[in-house]
Formats: sequence, structure tokens, C-alpha cells
Amino acid sequence: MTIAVTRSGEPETKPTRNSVSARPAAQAARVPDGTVQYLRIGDLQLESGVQLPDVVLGFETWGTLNADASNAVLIEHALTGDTHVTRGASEEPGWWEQLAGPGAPVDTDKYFVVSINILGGCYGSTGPSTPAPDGRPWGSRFPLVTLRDTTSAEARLADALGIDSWYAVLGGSLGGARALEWAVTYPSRVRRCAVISVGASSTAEQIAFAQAQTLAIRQDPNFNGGDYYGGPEPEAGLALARRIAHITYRSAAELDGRFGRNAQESEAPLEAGSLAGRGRYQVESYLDHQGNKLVRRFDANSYIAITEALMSHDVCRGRGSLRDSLAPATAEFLVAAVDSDRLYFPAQSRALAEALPGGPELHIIEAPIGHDGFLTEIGQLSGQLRSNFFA
Ligand SMILES: CC(=O)SCCNC(=O)CCNC(=O)[C@H](O)C(C)(C)COP(=O)(O)OP(=O)(O)OC[C@H]1O[C@@H](n2cnc3c(N)ncnc32)[C@H](O)[C@@H]1OP(=O)(O)O
Ligand SMILES: N[C@@H](CCO)C(=O)O
Repeated sequence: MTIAVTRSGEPETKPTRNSVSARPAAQAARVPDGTVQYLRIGDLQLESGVQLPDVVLGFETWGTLNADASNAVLIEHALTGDTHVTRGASEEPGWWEQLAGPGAPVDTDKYFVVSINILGGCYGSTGPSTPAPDGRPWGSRFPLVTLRDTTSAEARLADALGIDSWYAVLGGSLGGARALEWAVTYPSRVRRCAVISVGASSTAEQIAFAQAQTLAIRQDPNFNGGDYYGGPEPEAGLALARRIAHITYRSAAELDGRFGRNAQESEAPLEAGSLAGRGRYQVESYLDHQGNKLVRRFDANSYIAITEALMSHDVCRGRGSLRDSLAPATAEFLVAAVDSDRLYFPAQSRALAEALPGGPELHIIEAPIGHDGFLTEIGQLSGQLRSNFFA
């Protein structure tokens, strides 16, 4: 295995993996904090039976692994997140900036923090937009990857870094599902596990919202079955997928309180019976903005691949009842949910907590925003993590 290092994050452009220079794994800690690195983990046998060749994972690290490798913390990103959890060599802020960093609850002066781009993603790991063995992008040929596939890939990265067991694995939403899968698949490798804003499996409703998103992309005339690289991209479809998703990430009260029925400033007032050329409601303009913003930084095929990986989330698959499936996990768990989340309901997190060994209490993040509260209400989450895992 080799570790290869190139650039730091590029927030507003679609990321690509640059050519790399090899380094031995032992030198990984010398790479500047918060810089994307690449690990070649070899061929990966997927749950589907397909073998994915020559897999690469993109990742970032902060801090220093201690002599007995006991201080490593894995932070798993959510659906459209990346490896840039917090700033490092560059001052580019990260998505859990106040939660990880020097002096933060996950104190990078004390812990060695690792964040890995999910397999199938577009922030450094092998995915549909990266070259297949024939040199062309995988595109339509990229296979279904499940969360268990992504976890087994990440275990190889942990091996390469010399991490036998994580001090803690943390994540919200898809990141929480990834963390849970780690704790159940590799009980001896996870000593603490925070599962935030996600339940034990994707529900029918969550799969339904996800299907509407993947179809929005697939039905874009530019999708071309997934083989659109080098030509026009399915931007309208991806933007529509993001709009659908973003509505589920925010509560009705948040959207109402923020936008109400207001017309977007500077646009023509709404007129009944004159829909052509009418101005937009503020909330329409907001969703347009969210959709267009994602299009600038994300690959549509990766969006489908990761969404389908999240659809596959089912900690019970092939393991029996929920209690039986969770029983092997030996980690200390923290389960948290946002009270206003209308996508991953707190009741689903409560059911997970009750079924986990030891039955940890459910921590509630009180926030009107909805699901995205796990990204925006860092104060409450920090308090819960500090008093449980990082005192
Ligand atoms: C490389 C990278 O950047 S990857 C970043 C990693 N990303 C992730 O981890 C994904 C998770 N992050 C997210 O989902 C989001 O960033 C969150 C949840 C943390 C915050 O959500 P945001 O969208 O930033 O916040 P919010 O809902 O307040 O939206 C603010 C944006 O809406 C815009 N907006 C607000 N009202 C309107 C309106 N009426 N019309 C148009 N746009 C509007 C604001 O101008 C602002 O634009 P900007 O983000 O371009 O500055
Ligand atoms: N808004 C976040 C949360 C999804 O759960 C994201 O885009 O990753």
C-alpha cells in the first residue's frame, strides 16, 4: 500500500484526484494537517460479489498518532460532505469546525483525527468520476457500493495508518450510519461511537425521498445513463435532487419563519394567473441557490452512488433482529437526534438507543432547523460529546 499526498480542499470547484507521489504509510502523520491525502488499498470485494479494482481512498488527518495508537478519532462525513472537518495547514474552514480543532471537544492537540471520503464519493476516493482500469471514468459502470463496503475499505486505511482500534468514531446522518456500521462490523476496533441524527436502518420514507432524488438525476436529458463525462452534465437533475433533499433537511417552521410567503427581493411581484415570467417566492430562490451551489461542487453520479449506499443502510441485514445485530458491539455509545428532524425522526434514534447494548440514553439537540441541526447546533453537540467521550 502507498500513501500519496497532493492538494488541500477546493471548496467551490468540483474536485478531481491529481497525480500523486507515493509515501510510506508511516509518514502519514508528517503531512500537513487538513490536507487531502490518498491511500491505494487494492481490490475490494463488494457485498454484491463484484470486485472493485485498485481502490483509492481520500482522507485528511489532524494531530499526531501517539506511540500506542490509542488516540485516533474517526469523523465520518454526511451525504455531500468531504474530508475537511476543520481547518489545518490552510485556513479553509471545515464543516465541523467548532467540534474538532485545537482546544475543541475533539482536541487535535490531543487526538489524531482522521476523516475519510466515502467510497463512491467525489472528494478523493474512488467513485464514478475516477478512472476505471481502462482509463475512462467509471460512469455507468460504477457498481453499487453499500455502507458495509465503505466500512471494509476504511478498515484497510486504519490498518495502513497503524490504528488497531479507534478511541472514537463519530458521525451525523450518513456519517452516523457509517459510524454505527463500524461499531457493529468491527466491535474490537471501536471503543466509543457517536451515532447522530440517524437510525438503525433507512426507512421506507427515507428510501422514497432518496429515490425521487436519484430519479431527478437519471431523468435529466444530459445523464446519458451515467456516461456524461466530457459532455454536458446533468446539472438540472442534480440541482433538483438537492432541492428535494434540502427541503427534508429543514423543518417546516424554519422555512416558514425564514421565508414565509415573501416574494424574492428585486423580482417581479407574484401575480395570480400570470405564472410565465413571474417572480419567485423567497423560498424558491433559496432552493434554487442550494441546488446550484451543489452543482458547482459535486458529481451527479457520486450523488447517486452515495444516496444508494445510504439506502442500503440496514444494520440488521443478514444479522437477525435489531438487538441480535447490535449485541456484538462493545463500544460505549452516544446517540443523539435533533428534535425537529423530519427526515431522521428522534423516535428512530430512540429505538436504536434502546436496542444497543447498555441502552444508552438518547441525547436531544434542541433546534428548530430540522435535520441539518447536527451541522449547525455545534454548541449542544459539543457539550454532549465533551461530557460523554472527551472530558
Ligand atoms: C468543499 C465544500 O464546501 S464541502 C462542504 C462540506 N459540506 C458539507 O459537509 C455538507 C454539509 N453542509 C451543509 O449542508 C450546509 O453547508 C450547512 C447545513 C452546514 C449550512 O447550510 P447553508 O446552506 O450554508 O446555510 P443556509 O441554509 O443558511 O443557506 C445560506 C445560503 O443561502 C443563501 N440564501 C438565503 N436566502 C436566500 C434567498 N432568498 N435566495 C437565494 N439564496 C438565499 C445565502 O445567501 C447563503 O448562500 P451561501 O451559502 O452561498 O453563502
Ligand atoms: N446537508 C447535509 C446533511 C445531509 O444529511 C449534507 O448535505 O451532507
